[in-house]
Amino acid sequence: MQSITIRRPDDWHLHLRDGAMLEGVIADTSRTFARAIIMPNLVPPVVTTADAKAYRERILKALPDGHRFQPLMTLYLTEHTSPDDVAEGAKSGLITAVKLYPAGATTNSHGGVRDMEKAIPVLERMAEIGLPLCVHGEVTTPEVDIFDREAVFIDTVLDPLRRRLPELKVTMEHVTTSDGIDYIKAAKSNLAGSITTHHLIINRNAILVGGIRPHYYCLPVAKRENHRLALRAAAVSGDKRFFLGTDSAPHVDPLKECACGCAGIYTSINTMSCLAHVFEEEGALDRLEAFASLNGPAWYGLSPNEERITLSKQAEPVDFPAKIETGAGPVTVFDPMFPLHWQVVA
Ligand SMILES: NC(=O)N[C@@H](CC(=O)O)C(=O)O
Ligand SMILES: [Zn+2]
Ligand SMILES: [Zn+2]
Repeated sequence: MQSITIRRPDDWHLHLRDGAMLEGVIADTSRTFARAIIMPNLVPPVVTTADAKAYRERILKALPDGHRFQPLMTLYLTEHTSPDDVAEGAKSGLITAVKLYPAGATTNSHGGVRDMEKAIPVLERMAEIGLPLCVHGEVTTPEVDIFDREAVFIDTVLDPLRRRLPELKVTMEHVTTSDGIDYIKAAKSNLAGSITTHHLIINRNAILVGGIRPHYYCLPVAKRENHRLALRAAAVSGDKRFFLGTDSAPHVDPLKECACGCAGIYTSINTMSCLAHVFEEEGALDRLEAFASLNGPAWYGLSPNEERITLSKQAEPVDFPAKIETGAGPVTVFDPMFPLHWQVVA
């Protein structure tokens, strides 16, 4: 039996939701991951340090007994966000990053930023104090094709912003294109990217071929195969600027399986099994630790976890549930469409 031991991983982009959903999903993360950056797109969103403090307490309360897990909180940037509140949240250690959602770009983003100009005072303060900005990097202009939204965002929003505020640390979240990968690689400093588990595995065919498959729909939407290959190459390269952000985003099945289904894929439960499979396929199992456990903390200025996890490869496929039951309803689990043989065993 083959096995590898790595430092305990962290998830640098996670949706835990709230209430019954939070209670239903948190163990799938806290069982394996030591820390996660918690996305603030609740309804209503987490916009102030006080909101983040209260949300953090709800997360810790939902944590199963015996699980050691640290939620790293973010604030949802609006055109009215107070620079002082952000700075205080950062200083107290409660806030790890601020999240930019262009208005209308994704789930619960209608309160996001329409006019970047209005966000500049906050962003200037963040640059001053070294607080990272996490971006959902897609434009929402109706004229732009949904498959081009990330590339156009880089040219029309991200690059101008980084030229204006070169000291601002930016995480390009859930990179889905070779354009994104190239842009990050070309940057001299202050830019990194998170990559999801599912974008290493699916391309857009998964959503559209043989019938429409809502459980493969997320935002940014999966792109062509050449983009998936670019993401894979970056993830397994060991390059410190790329790290895991699962973007595990649970929605109950009735909200996925309908005429206007929500965007989001639930991968918390089988992410490490999927990643071990991908890294083995790429002949890069020795770099899984960099991607899942080392590069993220280095970027966020934190120490890597001291604890270790072991993954082992077994002959029989590992059984993951097709869906999990939560108090909010059933949530379908990401199906990588190949059998998984790797499993976290300790
Ligand atoms: N990724 C998704 O498809 N959905 C996320 C939002 C996001 O990260 O864009 C969600 O909150 O459901
Ligand atoms: Zn997003
Ligand atoms: Zn997300």
